[in-house]
Amino acid sequence: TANIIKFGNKKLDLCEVQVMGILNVTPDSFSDGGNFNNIEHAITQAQTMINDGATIIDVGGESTRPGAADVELQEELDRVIPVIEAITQRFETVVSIDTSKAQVMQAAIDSGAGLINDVRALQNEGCIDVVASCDLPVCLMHMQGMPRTMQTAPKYENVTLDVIKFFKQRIQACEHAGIDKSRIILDPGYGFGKTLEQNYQLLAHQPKLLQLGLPILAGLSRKSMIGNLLNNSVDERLAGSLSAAVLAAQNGAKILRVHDVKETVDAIKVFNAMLAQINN
Ligand SMILES: Nc1nc2[nH]c(S[C@@H](C(=O)O)c3ccccc3)nc2c(=O)[nH]1
Repeated sequence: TANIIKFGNKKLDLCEVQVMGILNVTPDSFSDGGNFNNIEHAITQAQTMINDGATIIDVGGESTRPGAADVELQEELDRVIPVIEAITQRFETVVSIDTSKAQVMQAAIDSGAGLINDVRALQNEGCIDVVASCDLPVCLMHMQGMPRTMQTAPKYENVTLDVIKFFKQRIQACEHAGIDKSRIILDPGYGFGKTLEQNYQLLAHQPKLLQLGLPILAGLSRKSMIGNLLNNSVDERLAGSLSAAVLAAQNGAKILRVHDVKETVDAIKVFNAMLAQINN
């Protein structure tokens, strides 16, 4: 059955697994956001991922420099906004903004973004208001602690139940702010404050999240939960990432956030062929 979600002026049917391509505009991949060849590079990457079957492009400029917020904020804006504008002007695809800053969310919305993707689940100052004042869908991701400290000693009663409890709190906060539940997508946040075992517990029990009645987005691509098993580097994790993508789809994920779009689209086609026969 169809499950059509509006992403701004575009629609996607979440009864089919959608592949979200990762477009990194961080300093290591670009010298700085604004200048010409970075935009061209980003457009070329986006074009390739769209040709390969991505229906969402996730633009993230997470700041790598700890330090004064205004430097971080302006730096993030300078990196992501020109890229979002360039992509929304050229392509029909949904563009999501991967940020935890309210001002970056607002600027991205004004530049045509169709999805807000917040690894901090709208907990930062002003974020819930920005999302409440637009009609876009929002992905709420679970993270324990802060990126700099989250892997020190992750602690859970039961990671899956704790993540569900977190989602219930965030959904309630969103509804109180006037964000309708139908706009919310949930993401367990693989690798964000979880040990290797806790990541695989979460993947194994991911179907339990479905009891919340909302679509699941999963980001496992090239993460250390794969690398630590295979003891290999980021550019050798394709097979592990494809296995993880299919498992996440099997366990209920409807959006997969990946680096390797073409390969993941093919792997999901095999998954969909099996799924099509589940009742025969
Ligand atoms: N919704 C959603 N958004 C996300 N943004 C990211 S950034 C992460 C990465 O490995 O890509 C990362 C972490 C640390 C440094 C670089 C990149 N991961 C997710 C995810 O799992 N879900």
